[in-house]
Amino acid sequence: MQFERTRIDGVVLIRLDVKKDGRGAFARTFCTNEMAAAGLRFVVVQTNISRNIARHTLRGLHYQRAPHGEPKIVSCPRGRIWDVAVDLREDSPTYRQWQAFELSQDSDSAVHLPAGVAHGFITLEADSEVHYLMGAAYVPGAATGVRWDDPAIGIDWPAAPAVMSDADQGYPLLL
Ligand SMILES: Cc1cn([C@H]2C[C@H](O)[C@@H](COP(=O)(O)OP(=O)(O)O[C@H]3O[C@H](C)C(=O)[C@H](O)[C@H]3O)O2)c(=O)[nH]c1=O
Repeated sequence: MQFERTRIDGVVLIRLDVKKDGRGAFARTFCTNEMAAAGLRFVVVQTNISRNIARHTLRGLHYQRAPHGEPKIVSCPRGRIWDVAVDLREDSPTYRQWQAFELSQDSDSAVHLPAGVAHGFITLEADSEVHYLMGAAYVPGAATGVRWDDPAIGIDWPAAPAVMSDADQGYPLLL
């Protein structure tokens, strides 16, 4: 696995080492030791799957309030998504900055997001699935979010959302 750091501390693109042969391919998708060697201590607490029927389904931007911040590793085993991380750590030099990655069944990659970074995505194909390794437990009372179209963040989405939850459309704007 290769770990590519980005301009947002803790947001790391993970590239898989894919072993191909006549049968197809094999890749290690998570390794505690390789993560630790890259300075990323990650303990898988929960894993989630998100199935999205329509193209241009937008989910997010979500995070859990401290002390329930949730590191996560996101991948797209089916279809294709435009995946976004937004730094909401007020003491971070990249506070309110965003970074996006195209993840797909063919990208052989995943994205690590640390606690304090909000996450969202828009699907670029129908029937796209998103897989999560979660470094903290889901705490419904701590789950919250920021608006996908908040001008204070200014995400340059590749498409307008066709499908969103009412909750995602109702988050308050950052002051
Ligand atoms: C996150 C979560 C949700 N749920 C229940 C709550 C609802 O009854 C249902 C759907 O939840 P929600 O609408 O929050 O699902 P998403 O909009 O896909 O939320 C996720 O999508 C964004 C992009 C993320 O990064 C988070 O992982 C997560 O917030 O699953 C659970 O039971 N456990 C969980 O860990």
